[in-house]
Formats: sequence, C-alpha cells, structure tokens
Amino acid sequence: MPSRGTLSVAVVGTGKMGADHVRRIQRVISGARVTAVVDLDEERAEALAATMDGCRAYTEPVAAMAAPDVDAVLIASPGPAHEAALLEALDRDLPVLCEKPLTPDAASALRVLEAERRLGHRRIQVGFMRRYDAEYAELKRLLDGGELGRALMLHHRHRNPSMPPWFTNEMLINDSVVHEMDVTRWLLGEEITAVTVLKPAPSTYAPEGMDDPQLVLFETESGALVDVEIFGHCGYGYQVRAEAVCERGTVRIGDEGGPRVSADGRWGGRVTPDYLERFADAYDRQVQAWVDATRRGEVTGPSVWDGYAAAAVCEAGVSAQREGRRVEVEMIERPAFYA
Ligand SMILES: NC(=O)c1ccc[n+]([C@@H]2O[C@H](COP(=O)([O-])OP(=O)(O)OC[C@H]3O[C@@H](n4cnc5c(N)ncnc54)[C@H](O)[C@@H]3O)[C@@H](O)[C@H]2O)c1
Ligand SMILES: O[C@H]1[C@H](O)[C@@H](O)[C@H](O)[C@@H](O)[C@H]1O
Repeated sequence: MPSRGTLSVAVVGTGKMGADHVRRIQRVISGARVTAVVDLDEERAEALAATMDGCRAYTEPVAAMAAPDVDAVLIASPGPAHEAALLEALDRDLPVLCEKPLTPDAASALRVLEAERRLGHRRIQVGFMRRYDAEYAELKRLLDGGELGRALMLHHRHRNPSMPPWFTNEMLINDSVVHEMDVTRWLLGEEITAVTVLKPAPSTYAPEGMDDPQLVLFETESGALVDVEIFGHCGYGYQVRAEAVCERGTVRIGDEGGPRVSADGRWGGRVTPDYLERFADAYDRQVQAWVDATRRGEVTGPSVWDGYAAAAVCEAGVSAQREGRRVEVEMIERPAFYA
C-alpha cells in the first residue's frame, strides 16, 4: 500500500508523557505532525498548542477527533480515561497509539476489544514500549533463536526513584508491573496463568498506605516462573533489569553500560534518573513504527489483545496483593481476529 502524506496527530493528555510525545513527533521522528492537543487542563493544552504552528487546543477528545485536520490519535491521558477515548476513536475509525495500560481493568479492556472486533480491522497499538528497547529486542532474539534452550525463569527488577503523590498501592501492579506482564508474555510467547504477591517489611520511605517494595510472582502456561521486584521509592534512580535463566545459559539486560569514571579514589557510573531517559530510544522507535505503519495503512506492534491480556493479569495481581494469596488469571480464549 502506498504511503500517505504527513500524518496529522491529535495528542490526548499533555502531562509528562503526552508533552514528551509531542516533542518527539515535532522534533525527533519523521512523517507526522501534531495538529491538535487535548487536555482537561485548558491552560496546559493552550500553552503547548501555542508552541506549534497549525496546532489547536481542545478540552474534549471528541472535539479533537472530529476536526478535519486530525487523522490519527495518540492517547496519553491517565489509564482510567483511555476507554472513552479509545471507543470514540474506533467509532471514527481513527488509528490510535494508546499509552499503557490499555485500560486499568479487564472488563473495560474487553469492551475495547469487542469494539475493535465489531469494526472488523485492527486500529489500536498499545504503548508497551519496552518491546522497542534494543536490549529487550536482543533478549527476545536470543530466546527465539533456541540456542539457549527453553527459558525456565525470568527475574525482573523495576525500580523508580519515587512515585507521584497520587500513586496507589494497586498502581504498583496495574501501572508499573504491567510492563513486566507484557514483556513476559512477549518474551516467552505464552500467557501468564497465576499471580502471587509477597511483601517485605516496607521501606521507611514508603508513603502511608503503600507496601513498597513488593515481590510479584507469575506462573506461565509452560510452567516457567517469573519474579518481579517492584520498588516505587528506591530513591537513587530508575533501574529496569531482566535476566532470563534458560536450560543452556542465561542472559542479563539493563546493567548500566555507560562510562565508568575513576576519580577521587573511587570508581563508578551513572544511574538514569527516570524512564524518559532510560527508554528514550524505545519511545522514539515505538512512535516512529506507529507513524510508519499508519502511513502504510497497517497496524503493527502490541495489540488490544496484548492490552487485554495484561489487564487480566493485573486484575489477578491486584487481588493477590489485596488478599495475600495465589490468584489464577481469568481470561477469554484468544479470538482468531488477534491470531
Ligand atoms: N510508557 C511509559 O513508560 C509511560 C511512562 C509514564 C506514563 N505512561 C502512561 O502515560 C499516560 C499518562 O501518564 P503521565 O505520567 O503523562 O500523566 P500526567 O498526570 O503527567 O498527565 C496526564 C494529563 O492528562 C490530562 N487528562 C486527564 N484526564 C483527561 C481526559 N479525560 N482527557 C484529556 N486529558 C486528560 C491531565 O490533565 C494531565 O495533563 C498514562 O497512561 C501512563 O500510564 C507511560
Ligand atoms: O507510568 C510509569 C511508566 O509506565 C514507567 O515506565 C514505569 O517504570 C513506572 O513505574 C510507571 O509508574
């Protein structure tokens, strides 16, 4: 299919992530421009729109999607607002890149899945950007290559320096560990079947009501075991690491590889301060891949099925966290539409 001209994108939600995607579309990647920005915070949307020629500010996603100069939508509002925006975009048959999580619970993710199936063709890519990170891609290549044998275990480490004040205990699972749910499914090519959450005595820096850190355990269809350390307030930087333990070898990614400085009788390196720096290349590749595929009239990358499957695992994870027991994941059969 021939490429369309420059893609005109509406960015819904102009907070930390939305503003960074706007910068990326305008200055880093090719083939797209931002013609609309939407935020409930009118001043924020207007201030951002004023920095771009030909860009209008809206407070309602519906109004932006109805604009004649919008032909694709990037959703970067908070998770609970995704469903309404996704359903509106599907009604208008607009291509979408939706930040993770697709939606915060399985029932709403299923409603989006059913709406896309009714439309009859895929329109939505979910923003599980780790799939576009060079190290994760190399790990996937090694596991798929088969030389190391079957993967028996995955160890994930996910540390944030701190979380915003509105972040909840449940969000450690359905906003943070959702990344490990997706990469586990993707790396191993199978579904997660059960989740257990263990909690050590919390850090004294954990906010009131938050058990931080937590250890989340996944079981998979083939019997692989996967552990995730989620630490929301480690204080010193942003670290995401993974190690695959296979029958004939192990692979580790996410170790800091930058310059090692020796000075003042010490040696050491730098820990990235946040996800925007650690995953900068992955976000760039993800958005470029979405723009390129959309201009070709295709939809690639993580699908609504991937978003739904992760939401189903999140739901089990939140119950496991609350009830202190192993919880099995309940999900529908994968429809042929998403084969
Ligand atoms: N992929 C990643 O690594 C990554 C990193 C951070 C955030 N995220 C995701 O990006 C999304 C946004 O997160 P953030 O950190 O930028 O949040 P944020 O709070 O910084 O920004 C959200 C913005 O959306 C606006 N908003 C709220 N409801 C809205 C609605 N109904 N319509 C339009 N605008 C609305 C808010 O006013 C705010 O400006 C979330 O889904 C989050 O999980 C992904
Ligand atoms: O929304 C953010 C984002 O998804 C980051 O990639 C993750 O590391 C954080 O834990 C989460 O809160």
